[in-house]
Amino acid sequence: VWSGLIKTYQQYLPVTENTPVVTLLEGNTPLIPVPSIAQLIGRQVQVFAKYDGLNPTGSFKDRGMTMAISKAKEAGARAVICASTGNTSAAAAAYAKRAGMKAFVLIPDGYVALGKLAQALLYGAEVLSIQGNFDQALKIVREMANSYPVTLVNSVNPYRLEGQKTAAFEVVDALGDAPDWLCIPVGNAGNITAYWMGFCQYHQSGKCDRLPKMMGFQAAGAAPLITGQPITHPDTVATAIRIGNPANWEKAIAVKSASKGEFHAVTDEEILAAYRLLASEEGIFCEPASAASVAGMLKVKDQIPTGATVVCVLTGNGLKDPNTAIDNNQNAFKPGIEPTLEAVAAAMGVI
Ligand SMILES: Cc1ncc(COP(=O)(O)O)c(/C=C/C(=O)C(=O)O)c1O
Repeated sequence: VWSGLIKTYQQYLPVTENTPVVTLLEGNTPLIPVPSIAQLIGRQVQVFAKYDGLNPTGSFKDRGMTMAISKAKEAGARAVICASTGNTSAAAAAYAKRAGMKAFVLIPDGYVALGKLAQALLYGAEVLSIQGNFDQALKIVREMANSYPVTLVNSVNPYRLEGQKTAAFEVVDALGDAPDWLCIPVGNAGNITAYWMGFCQYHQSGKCDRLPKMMGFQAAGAAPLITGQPITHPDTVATAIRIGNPANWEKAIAVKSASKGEFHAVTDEEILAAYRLLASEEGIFCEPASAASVAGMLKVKDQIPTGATVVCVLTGNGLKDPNTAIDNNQNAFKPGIEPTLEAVAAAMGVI
């Protein structure tokens, strides 16, 4: 029976028998083969989606929060704080409240997907929406944590990365080795850093023979790792990665060089095309930012070695952002049909 990440991987985590385990049985998410997408590449390339949208609060952030909140509780914290584009705040709120702590979350006015806002509110966080973007919110909460009795749980908190590296363990446990390529969306660059940590630790422990090439993808309107400069006004439909100045910038660069990986930008159109493809061809509904991993893989597909195994990380559940799903896919919707067999049959067209 699955007992959550800390209990499952404790030998690889900075925990002791004195660490209280705050868990929602996160992790153990499916590595789903995506054959229709693999066919777009051909050359016997195998593609799998690591569908982390099936975590308890619907994103990979739960992996980091089970560790960050458990360690905060061990340290006697009474309150946590984070800046968020939405998923961090949802996960921080859920785990903090489960641990009996207060949760303060700072989010950018008007750019947080509906589902994430619903979560933060219902989980009982103090939701503070600022007239600014994620980068400004992160700057404030980092200063706040230095001068107030609140523990910062953004990915500058090392326990977040320790928790998130478990996804790499699960990929190796499922495949029997590391993949040739790991394709991942990049915003604040905590997750790409964490995956690399996990692959390296498993490799050192003899659990895998190879290390993947780490392929990070940013939205073209929010791609500081590609332009080389912070973006003052990042903008993309993928609001989860609408980040202009990643806190883990140096770490991400180190991962790129150590893994002989690459960073590429993908346009909103490419992201939305991959977003639709995953749902309509493979039955996997992820949120827009997550689809950047597939959009990016397809953009550079000619570079994928013949016969390679590729894993694309789908970081969040599509239900998080119903507005984007509906706004961009009206064509499938036939409203106002008369409630008769004939009218419905006519609307169905050719079966
Ligand atoms: C669905 C989804 N996909 C990808 C990312 C990028 O991961 P990082 O590169 O580790 O930042 C995020 C990040 C979200 C936040 O940063 C937040 O919630 O504040 C996300 O929610």
